Order: sequence, then C-alpha cells, then structure tokens
Amino acid sequence: MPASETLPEPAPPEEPQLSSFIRTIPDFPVPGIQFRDVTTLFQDARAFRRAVDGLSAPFADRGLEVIAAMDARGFILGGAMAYALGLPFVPIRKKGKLPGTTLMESYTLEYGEASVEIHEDAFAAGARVLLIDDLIATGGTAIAGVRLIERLGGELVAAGFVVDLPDLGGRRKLEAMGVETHVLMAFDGE
Ligand SMILES: O=P(O)(O)OC[C@H]1O[C@H](OP(=O)(O)OP(=O)(O)O)[C@H](O)[C@@H]1O
Ligand SMILES: Nc1ncnc2[nH]cnc12
Repeated sequence: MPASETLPEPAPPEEPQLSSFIRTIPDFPVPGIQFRDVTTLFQDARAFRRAVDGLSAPFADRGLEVIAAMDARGFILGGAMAYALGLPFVPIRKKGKLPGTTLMESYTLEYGEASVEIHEDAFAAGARVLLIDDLIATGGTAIAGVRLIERLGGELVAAGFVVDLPDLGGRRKLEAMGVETHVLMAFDGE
C-alpha cells in the first residue's frame, strides 16, 4: 500500500437503544406505579445528547422562538435544547416558586394533584413556543403547560417528550386538542 493511503475508519460500535437507558422502579412513589426514571438516561453523556438532539431535530426549520419546559425534569432537557438551539428558556414551575407575577393552572396526575405557574411576562404574545417535558403519562401536566402558554397568547408549535406511557392516554388527549406531539419512545404496561 502506498504511504499516503489510509485504512478505512473502523465502523463505530452500535449505540444501544435509547429506551435501554430508562430505569423502571416498581411501586414508586405509591404502590402500583411503574416509575420510568429518566435520570439513568441523563447519567450517560451520549444518551443525554441523543435525547436532546432527537427532541430538537424536528424543529430545525419551524421558526421556534421560545423553549418552555415543565418543572422539574423537563428543565434538564428544555434547558439543554434552548442552549443548543440558541433560544430563550421559560420555566413552568410548581406553584409558589416563581418570584414575579404569575398565571396558574391546577391538574391531577397518576399519583396526586399539583399546580404550575408561568411568569406573565415570560414571552410576548404571538411567540412561537415549543413545550418540553421528560415524560407524558395522563397528560395533566402537559395540558396545564399548554393552557398557560395559550393564556399568555403564545403560539404553541408542538410538545416534545422523551417518554410516552400510551396506556395512560396523555398523548391522545394532547393530540385531540390539536397539539402536535413528538415522543422518542413509549412504554406499554402502565
Ligand atoms: O402526564 P402526567 O400524568 O401529568 O405525568 C407526567 C409528569 O409527571 C412527572 O413529574 P412529577 O409531577 O412527578 O414532578 P417532578 O418532575 O417535579 O418530579 C413527569 O416529569 C411529568 O412532568
Ligand atoms: N409512571 C411514571 N414514571 C415516571 N414519571 C411519571 N409521571 C407520571 N407517571 C410517571
């Protein structure tokens, strides 16, 4: 072989399925719940990057102006996406945490009730907003987020989640409301 010729790059090792990074914990936080834990995905740098890139990919040319995300695990993904896409980040926080004037929505979820808030000046009316959370189950949390964005006059472009639990029907509810919904993986059996 001439000195200038180089050997082909070895094929990169196959990446494991992203879903293999999600840990399932039975009976948390209450008996009967199969808790799908995304922290084990965040702990792996490549899996975390794949999740952030996978959630961002459909929106390259969609004219997004704001990333809004749900307290608390949605912040980890939404913050990374806002940084990567060069967009402002808006937190939708659990009640009582935001210091400014807020709008509030209350909802029920698989294991309790909660209220979330957004700053009333989080973005200008008409802003094109993407809503992000780690997981959609009953949809209560995401629908509360959608309502807050709409009450502020935002134009909701879509909602994105790493995990969908289809048996709990949240994604169907969001789509029935006309919300374009993206998920990276689904787990049956909830
Ligand atoms: O579709 P739903 O039935 O509303 O459930 C989904 C929500 O539940 C989890 O958050 P949780 O309320 O446990 O709060 P945390 O992120 O503060 O732990 C999850 O991170 C979603 O936000
Ligand atoms: N089963 C579940 N696992 C993780 N987060 C959740 N949020 C609501 N239900 C959940």
